[in-house]
Amino acid sequence: MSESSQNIFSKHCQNDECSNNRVRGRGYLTKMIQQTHHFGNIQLLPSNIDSSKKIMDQCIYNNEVKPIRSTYIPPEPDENDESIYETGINYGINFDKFNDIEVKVSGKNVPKIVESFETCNAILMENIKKCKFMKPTPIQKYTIPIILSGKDLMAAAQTGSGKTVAFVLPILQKLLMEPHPIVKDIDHCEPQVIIMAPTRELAVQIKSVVLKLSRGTMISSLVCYGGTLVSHQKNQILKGCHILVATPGRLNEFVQHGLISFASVRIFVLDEVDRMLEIESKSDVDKILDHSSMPSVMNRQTIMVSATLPDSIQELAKFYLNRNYLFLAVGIVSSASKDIKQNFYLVNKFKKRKHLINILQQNSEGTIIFVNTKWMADFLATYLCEKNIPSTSIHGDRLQSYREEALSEFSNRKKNVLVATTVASRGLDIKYVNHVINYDMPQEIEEYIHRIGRTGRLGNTGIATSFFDIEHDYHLVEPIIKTLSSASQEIPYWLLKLGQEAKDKSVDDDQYGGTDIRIKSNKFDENEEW
Ligand SMILES: Nc1ncnc2c1ncn2[C@@H]1O[C@H](COP(=O)(O)OP(=O)(O)OP(=O)(O)O)[C@@H](O)[C@H]1O
Repeated sequence: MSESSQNIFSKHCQNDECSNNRVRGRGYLTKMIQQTHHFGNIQLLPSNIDSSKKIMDQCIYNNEVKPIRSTYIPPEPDENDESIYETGINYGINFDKFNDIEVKVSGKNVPKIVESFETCNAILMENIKKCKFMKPTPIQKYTIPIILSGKDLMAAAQTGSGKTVAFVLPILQKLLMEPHPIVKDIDHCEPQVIIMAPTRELAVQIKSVVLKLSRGTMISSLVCYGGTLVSHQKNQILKGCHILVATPGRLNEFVQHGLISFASVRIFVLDEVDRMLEIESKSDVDKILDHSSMPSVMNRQTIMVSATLPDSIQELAKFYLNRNYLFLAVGIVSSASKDIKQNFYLVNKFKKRKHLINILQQNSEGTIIFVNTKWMADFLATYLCEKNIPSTSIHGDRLQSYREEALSEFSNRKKNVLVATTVASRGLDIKYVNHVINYDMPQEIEEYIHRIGRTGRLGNTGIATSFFDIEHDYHLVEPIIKTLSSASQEIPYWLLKLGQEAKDKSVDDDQYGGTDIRIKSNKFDENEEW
């Protein structure tokens, strides 16, 4: 018998009588190994069964259990207007306060901002109305003319402030104003716009925004991402498209197989740029931007956006941009929205579960709980189900079909709670997220800002609760205090006290970004206009 871990998982799940039969974890897998005496293609000797957990870790470490090739074919998007336009968040009571946010732009020849969508193409205007967008958010007022002018852009604005529309809308407008026919070839596709996103779910979401806004136009778009049947996506790709939204792994795979050429690329977008340029993913981005078919930086327009832009990332990012790029900062960069009420509790790891149940028993609807391991995501979701709190989980080890199902069950309010790892921290725009709980604090403050930004979006209010374990999270004391004060939040006394202690190890004030690095280091041309 030779089975992959995913198969063992799936088989077990089908027999699972647990109310939450989609939630699987290491505990279940261990049980399964004990029952089948197999793990992957390894037969376990009876004497080994008791130490199956250890063996399982060893197998994963040795990479003996190969992930199975996915056979998942994502469902085609529903073609009727109602379902296409029902996604997206309605703006909340503080939407108009967006206009009070300070905006800084630096660079040469900054185009004049737009105050309305009126300059958009008539079909785009119709789609904007269907989306119920009354006026542009501050970032959109700036990005629409900047992107239309053809300039490269590095932009930062708070979570939930409409960054996706801020780059998608002017890109569509541009493609409609200066149409180029799709290059169709029987063996490869030549997209004109590439939008890269770090996670599969975010790529799918961006594609749905492109679809909403481009409906009725001649612009075609596709999404390609891992965890799905390669041959299915290959067939779609070969039909050709103007806009391709992709995650780095699958895009590189297709490029290596000659299925995608960048020869026709006019615009290249890196969403969540700081995540994309982290050590783990930078080489994937480099492979794409250094590909022989990719037009040079002078011959393409490059756009980068995120809510967080540390200086170190700006330093890296500028090498991918035309040297006269514009830098746009809406509000304090790398800061949390003031619409999120941020609570911190000093909780050690042994008390977290009890504390969590106390909170969820008061109200669990629309709660995302972030944890740091896939195992914990499954474990907590199962545990909460056992406590009659309908929950599901999303993390990188779940089959893509289950990941999408989990997200859909949570968005459709079939499950109150989504327990998630970092795969859900960035970009996801889900209605009715009332509460984000950091059961485990993340390693970095930027990750914290993205996680809590799943609530309190577009002028709506939200709550973020974080369990601070002094043993693991001490390094975050100062950044947390800074984040709380920049969002005008109350700082608990114990945190201030810890902050006092940590002051000696204080870091450079601006490491979280917010200023154009060229200003700090005087790296603009001397004759540059401001
Ligand atoms: N002009 C507008 N008027 C009303 N709603 C808008 C407007 N622009 C965008 N939205 C809505 O705002 C919500 C948040 O947008 P989006 O997901 O692009 O935010 P974001 O800034 O990219 O957030 P994150 O940093 O978390 O990725 C979406 O539901 C989108 O439909």
